[in-house]
Amino acid sequence: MTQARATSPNDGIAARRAALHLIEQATGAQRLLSESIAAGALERLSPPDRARAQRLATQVLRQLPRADRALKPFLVKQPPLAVRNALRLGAVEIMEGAAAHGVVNAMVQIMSKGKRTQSYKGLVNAVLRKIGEQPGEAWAKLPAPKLPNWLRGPLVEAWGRKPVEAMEAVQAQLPPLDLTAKGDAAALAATLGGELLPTGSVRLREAGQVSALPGFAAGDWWVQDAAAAVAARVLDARPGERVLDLCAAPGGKTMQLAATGADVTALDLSEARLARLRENLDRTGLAARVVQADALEFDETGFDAILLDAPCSATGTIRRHPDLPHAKDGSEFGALIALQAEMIDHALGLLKPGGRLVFCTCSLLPDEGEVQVEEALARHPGLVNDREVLARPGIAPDWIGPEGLRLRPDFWAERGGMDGFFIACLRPGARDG
Ligand SMILES: C[S@@+](CC[C@H](N)C(=O)[O-])C[C@H]1O[C@@H](n2cnc3c(N)ncnc32)[C@H](O)[C@@H]1O
Repeated sequence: MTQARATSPNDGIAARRAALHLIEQATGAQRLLSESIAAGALERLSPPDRARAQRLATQVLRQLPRADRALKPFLVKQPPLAVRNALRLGAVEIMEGAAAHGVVNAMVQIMSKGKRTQSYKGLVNAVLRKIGEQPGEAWAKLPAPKLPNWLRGPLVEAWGRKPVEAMEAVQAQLPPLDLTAKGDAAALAATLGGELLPTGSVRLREAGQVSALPGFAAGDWWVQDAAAAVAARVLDARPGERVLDLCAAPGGKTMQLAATGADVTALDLSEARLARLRENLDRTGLAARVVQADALEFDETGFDAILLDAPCSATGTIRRHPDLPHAKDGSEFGALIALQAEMIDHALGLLKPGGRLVFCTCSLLPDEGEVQVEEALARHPGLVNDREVLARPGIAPDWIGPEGLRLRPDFWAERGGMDGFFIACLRPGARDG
């Protein structure tokens, strides 16, 4: 295999065991990694092991169909899920360059400690050794993992087969790290050796530990996907304007809005997520009024501008959260779509006359983007869909459709892609304002 990294036989047992737990929760109990981690799955690990466990689990879930393809020739019948996941983890590590003997020893040791798995340690040993004998290019030759049918079907219907294949190719890669600068983005790119993207974000291909990067502790920047950063730029808040960030936590967009000098109110339902927003504001030295409330019950009016980054399927973020297609099946999306429409209607009523609402979702499903705008325009006579404000620096004209700005993972593929997002700017007519 390519470039073996040094591992000692007992290296990484705790991290691998925790990674297997996360993978089992996602593939067997339909739990997102974030849910398992919030429930304490990594609590007993050291910080480096925690990071390693999360990285391993994420990479296995990203490459799961590829791992299954690589393993298939060596399995006469499928072993139980816990063993299958151990084989997947071992195969991904080996195929991506870890020293095979270290991985095999670790996985055999883990199998031998479990009642359900100890009788499979011989199988795991034999299969992973065979994986280790594969030529270096075998992994790269396996096709990019396909999205599951429940999601692939609607996406092919919306965007076509070729674009969906292009999205899958981007989703198979490790995503870059995108940063938003509090101040001068070009200077930040120069300091960190990153790429200044045309939309103003800074992209790092290999970042390592985020908190160790220059400027993190000083709050000079925050992590935010390039596509996610576009929505607040479209809102174009001005110093002194009263701006409401209606679904704000953990605060990436709140910080962008606060950095403009606007008078920002950041609202969210989740106290736990607001705690992260407060930490982010503290670190960056930016100011916003923080409100814990249900957006639908918040009745303060007279805002110049509102950003509604509504809760959604998050299907645009799969390259960063590859657990999603394994843990979800689309059954919750109907309720989210209904909530988004209610939130749009409520937000329009909080604007002052002449105000603007930017609605966005990190979804690839038109029902959570284009269709929401179409239906809002039908519900609110006089509502104007302002597409001119979408033509921002770095935005290709053909990304702007009749309903709004559509960003997709396959855009900028040669640069490392971007998250999927939909963004529109709505201006109420006299009856809504
Ligand atoms: C897409 S996330 C927001 C991300 C955030 N704008 C950022 O840039 O960091 C959606 C947020 O909506 C919040 N949320 C869900 N239902 C809500 C409700 N009824 N009222 C207010 N916030 C809600 C969630 O807690 C979550 O933080």
